Amino acid sequence: MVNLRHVTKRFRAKTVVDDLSIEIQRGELFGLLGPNGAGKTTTINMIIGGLLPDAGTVTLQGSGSPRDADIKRLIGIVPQSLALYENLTAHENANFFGRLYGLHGSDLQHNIQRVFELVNLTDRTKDRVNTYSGGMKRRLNIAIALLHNPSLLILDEPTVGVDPQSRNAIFDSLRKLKAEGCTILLTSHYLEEAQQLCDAVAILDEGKLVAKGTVEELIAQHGGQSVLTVETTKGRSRIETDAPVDAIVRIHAEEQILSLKMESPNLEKAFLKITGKHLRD
Ligand SMILES: Nc1ncnc2c1ncn2[C@@H]1O[C@H](COP(=O)(O)OP(=O)(O)OP(=O)(O)O)[C@@H](O)[C@H]1O
Repeated sequence: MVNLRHVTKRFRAKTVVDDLSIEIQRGELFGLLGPNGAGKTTTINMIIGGLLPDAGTVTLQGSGSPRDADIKRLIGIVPQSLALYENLTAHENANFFGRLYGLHGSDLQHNIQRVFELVNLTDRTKDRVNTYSGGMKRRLNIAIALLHNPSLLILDEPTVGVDPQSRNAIFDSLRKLKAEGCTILLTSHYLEEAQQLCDAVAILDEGKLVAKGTVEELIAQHGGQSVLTVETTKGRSRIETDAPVDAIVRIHAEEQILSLKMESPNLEKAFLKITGKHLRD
């Protein structure tokens, strides 16, 4: 669905995206991960045709260019900054933006109803946006990006500044969309979220691709071992193992377990192993 081959972008002397090659399959939920300044937004801007690469190619739907009108119509974009009219109701916003997409009449009203249901805002459509929480505004922004029924949805840091309830609602919406066959690309610097949500990820650091693959592959290859912290009548111990259940059974046979904590291999650990630093560094 999306193909980047050896893409490089420079701003003056600074290389912000450096020889990046990634492929996003149709129907996949793909995470572009990395710390602030890694080049995620710049990459997205090249995928949607807002910026041209200095080198390399970006193609969508086979050989389509992001600058083609037919290709643009396939994409829904949820930018980091919210684009909403605060003094209008959610429904009025959807009407306005829907018309910008060329939708009218019953088609528009049908789509508005569908997207509000998808983001779980149906009961608040008559309220002005300035009465919404940050998380609800983000959900409304997602709804608006979906009005024209895009087959590729791109979201830039969709859960930044969002309350846990809206965050879960956003996750549910994205999972529903994926089940309907929509391809989804999101950027994030929350590895735990990406692990829960994404099929595959690419990790960028200072413009360079440092890892890519399915979440399972990256965790299996780089996520380390499970860490058990066990307290028994004989004392406390920390065990690193690939077979935590076997270890627990063994200890249980010999000693009385008073408390047990298990940390499984995860994307956070994989990132640390690959880059040598925590994501927020
Ligand atoms: N128009 C521009 N002109 C000059 N430098 C820019 C421009 N846009 C981005 N940059 C720089 O490019 C680098 C990558 O920025 P980008 O926004 O792509 O990163 P990011 O991974 O999306 O980070 P964030 O999560 O903070 O948005 C940063 O150092 C940024 O300052």
